[in-house]
Amino acid sequence: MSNVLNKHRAKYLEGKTANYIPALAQVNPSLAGVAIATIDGDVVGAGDSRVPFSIQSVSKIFGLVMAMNRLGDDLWQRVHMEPSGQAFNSIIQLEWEKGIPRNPVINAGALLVADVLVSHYSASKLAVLNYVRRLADDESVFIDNAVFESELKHGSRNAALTYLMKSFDNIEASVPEVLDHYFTQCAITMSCEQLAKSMLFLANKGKNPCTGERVCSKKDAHRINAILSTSGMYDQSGEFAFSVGLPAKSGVGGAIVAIVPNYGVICAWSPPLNGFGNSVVGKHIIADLAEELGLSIY
Ligand SMILES: NC(=O)CC[C@H](N)C(=O)O
Repeated sequence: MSNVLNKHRAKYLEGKTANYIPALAQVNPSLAGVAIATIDGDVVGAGDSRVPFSIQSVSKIFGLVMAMNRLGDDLWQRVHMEPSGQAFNSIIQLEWEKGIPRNPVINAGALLVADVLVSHYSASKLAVLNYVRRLADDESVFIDNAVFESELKHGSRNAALTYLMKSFDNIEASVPEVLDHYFTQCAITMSCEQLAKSMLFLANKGKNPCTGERVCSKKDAHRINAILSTSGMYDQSGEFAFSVGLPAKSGVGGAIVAIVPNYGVICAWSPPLNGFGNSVVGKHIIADLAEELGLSIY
């Protein structure tokens, strides 16, 4: 794994850290890590695989599982499961489609999911943090308050998306409450090793392989992996399926998590992003590992 990391590490110079969230622009761009967790309990890492970073949109998966478990199939009346063909924070489609987001992993969809959580949990922020800590089996997972504040201050676009959905009666709670939950969830801070481990249930038909606990149904694990395959890398999801062939989710903190069904999870991290908002180095690392190990699901 270190050889793959070292081969691509210098390519961070080709990307740019997410400067629309000022706190993320301050992260050292040359950091890079990778970890693989397998369903039989091994976790191996290379590079900065234990350095915590802001997981950003990777958190949309945790929120989604919680909302699916709470709302069941009714969730899919309020958010769909098609690729958007637009940038992750695009607003243009949302009005044409009457306030129903294309899928739960673009910002509009994740804000809708945040509304479900705010409306169904008395302390939704604490609930999501505890949920992630349990999945990672690690109490050291935390919320980075500086990232939260930074995003709240520069969150006009996410506010606009939420108000637009509210105008179509697709948001139940107050918009500030939804944003507060969403930005908190995005500011969850974890390392590659913790993140890979916490997503193992998706590689194991919905069951946490370390504890045997059922995190979601087998059907819902299938559905989440399907959404990640078609939309998890935003408007680069087609190319990612074409060249890598794994369900995956990226975040603007520079993480990419790829699910390898019945095997494990790969998490790569390097902050500089390409024009789609996906980590440049992370994508190269996952592509090489998937090829070397023959992991494509297609
Ligand atoms: N792709 C991402 O990681 C986006 C999440 C980020 N918090 C935002 O709302 O813009």
